[in-house]
Amino acid sequence: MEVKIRQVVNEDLLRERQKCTFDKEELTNLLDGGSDKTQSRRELTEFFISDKSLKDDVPPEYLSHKEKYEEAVRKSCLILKKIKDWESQSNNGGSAELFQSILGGMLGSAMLSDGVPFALHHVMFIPAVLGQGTLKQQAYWVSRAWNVEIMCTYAQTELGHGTFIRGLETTAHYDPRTEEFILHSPTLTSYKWWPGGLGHTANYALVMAQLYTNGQCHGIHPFIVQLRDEDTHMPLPGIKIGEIGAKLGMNATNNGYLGFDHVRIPRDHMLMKHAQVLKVDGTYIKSLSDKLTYGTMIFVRVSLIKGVAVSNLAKAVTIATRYSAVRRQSEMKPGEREPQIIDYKTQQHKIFPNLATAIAMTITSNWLWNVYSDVTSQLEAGNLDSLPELHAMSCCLKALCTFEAARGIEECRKSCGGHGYMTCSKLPTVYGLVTAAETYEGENTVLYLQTARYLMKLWHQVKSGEKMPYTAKYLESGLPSKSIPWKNTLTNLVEGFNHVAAGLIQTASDSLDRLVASGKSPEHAWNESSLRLVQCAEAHSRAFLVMIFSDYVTNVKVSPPLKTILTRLCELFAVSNLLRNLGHFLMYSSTRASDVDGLLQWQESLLADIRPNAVSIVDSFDICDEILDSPLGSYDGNVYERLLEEANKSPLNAEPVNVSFYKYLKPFLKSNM
Ligand SMILES: Cc1cc2nc3c(=O)[nH]c(=O)nc-3n(C[C@H](O)[C@H](O)[C@H](O)COP(=O)(O)OP(=O)(O)OC[C@H]3O[C@@H](n4cnc5c(N)ncnc54)[C@H](O)[C@@H]3O)c2cc1C
Repeated sequence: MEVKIRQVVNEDLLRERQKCTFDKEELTNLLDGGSDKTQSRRELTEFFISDKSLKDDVPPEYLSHKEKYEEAVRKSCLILKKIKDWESQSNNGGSAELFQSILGGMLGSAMLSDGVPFALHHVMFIPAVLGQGTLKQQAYWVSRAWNVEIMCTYAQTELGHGTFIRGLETTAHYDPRTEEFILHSPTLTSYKWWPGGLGHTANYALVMAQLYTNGQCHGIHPFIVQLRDEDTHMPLPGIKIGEIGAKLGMNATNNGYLGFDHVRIPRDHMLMKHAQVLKVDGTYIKSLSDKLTYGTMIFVRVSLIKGVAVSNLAKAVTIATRYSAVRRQSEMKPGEREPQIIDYKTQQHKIFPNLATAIAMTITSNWLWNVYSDVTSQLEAGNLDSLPELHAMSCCLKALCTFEAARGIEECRKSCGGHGYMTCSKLPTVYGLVTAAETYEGENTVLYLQTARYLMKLWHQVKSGEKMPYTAKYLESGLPSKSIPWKNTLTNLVEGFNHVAAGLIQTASDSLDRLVASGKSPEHAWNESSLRLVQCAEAHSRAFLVMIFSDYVTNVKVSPPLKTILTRLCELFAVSNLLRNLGHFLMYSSTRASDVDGLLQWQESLLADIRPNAVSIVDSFDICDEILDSPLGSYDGNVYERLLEEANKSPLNAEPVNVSFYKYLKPFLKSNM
């Protein structure tokens, strides 16, 4: 059946937009960081999405694995070329942020919905060389990479080890006679496994390997290794390379495997900004601090909170909110018109807290980005004081934001009923992109445990009267008194989250002390206490999100209607988080069982407050149809026409009778079994 998409906007969506009480453009500008940023984002988006050659003739889900990759390479080349064109236009300077926003953000995932095979080149390789290479190495490698004369990836994880970096087995032995390193994979488990673009795309890799000089191992160091001939792209001698195969999502990223058979590389291919190997005799000069290499890891975590967690959750919430305004189902009261599903309280509870989370995470990621920039300048000046705090925050916030985004997207998918399960809704693809980030760049549990180690140290310091850093100031106020009555206010919520975090930190610390006192080694006590340690790190990051969001809505200079909306969203974010973690609040904050009904009523009234503006809030995310690319979430709300149009793109619908009928079904049906 042929479908015609109506040019008119769905009546229910129109009515929703008429109810808006605030200036949508004001919220868009605020989320972008200023009207100039909104304008340049829109110009950049238009520049890319208006290009017909970047559109899909056939939806990617109907392509084979090989075709998906080939199409992704075609488009990636076009995109990089267009980025250069954009840079060369007047007033459009080139920057790492530009590549980040296009390749790692919403725009990139609109053009390449199942991952970008070139992403690691810009997102990992260039930052790593800038962070760990000497000036001479930076000048050579970054300029070659920036001009895309070479295509690079970042190869750290191995078949046998991901989290435990010290356990990596690839070796790099220095040979002073030839002034070369010899890269080797001594075991099957030492094969590199996972790096994006490694399979068939990159011709160079930054390889993390155990450095040996004069028979002594000095631990993991970075080496630039050529993998393929620059002209023929054939793997070089001694390089065993391929793709790892199909995955839950991100099937165009060309994740690969790599083994070395005594591959020789020049001495100056080891990045030597921090540690060095001297030419003549292979003397090893240690880095002044191990922490100096943290910069790249932190940069990537900070950028993926915004580029992956926030942007994909915002997409999912936009789809679910618009669809819920258009969709009518069941009867609230017999005989009445079927209501819009957005009027069901349970539906509001599935979607609106995620709407608030998307905004909380945007504000937090902006804060983290600013701190990252400050700390990087301090590092350049040799000051490492703020690094532990930034490292701890980047770990737990990356873990919490990717977790919350994946959980929220799955909730949004379910809120769209059966249609949310359609690939064309884009909710499954968006989920695939985000849940991957729960594992890569530091597996989330492991990251929480890193933050917990920092928190245990702070807990000991605060007990001996030391001042706390900004993100843990709350530890100075101690634990709450249960005799203080709970009040339903934002200030009280912020305090409550701090009390829960402090209580869980204390419980984890007490558990460690108790186990060590009972004769356990500190390491085993750590493992025994690790459920509590993860909980305290998660609570610390949740408390931080609530505090940052609350500070923001208190101080931000916006019109009164927008201020009201932001305040309600902040309250909903905090209250819904509280109710999901109620046990901890009853244990560690001044909340009592008798307060719970009041909290539930507060949540119900916040959902009602947000309801009239829900569609307008997601409109303010300003995600155009081309980027959203979902029949359920389009701006005009013509959901059913678009769904049928998408169904007609299935290759099975290209012919009225499929060949399998003649080959199998007809003989089977006629066989009189
Ligand atoms: C989509 C995707 C893309 C990737 N891209 C790259 C890339 O470009 N380059 C690259 O080098 N790597 C890449 N990786 C690999 C990624 O970095 C690792 O998968 C990740 O670091 C986790 O390591 P692992 O797979 O070895 O898991 P493991 O470390 O084996 O974890 C398995 C389980 O063990 C638990 N665990 C492990 N250690 C501890 C501990 N100390 N305490 C408590 N629990 C523990 C974890 O919590 C987890 O539940 C990618 C992975 C994915 C999924």
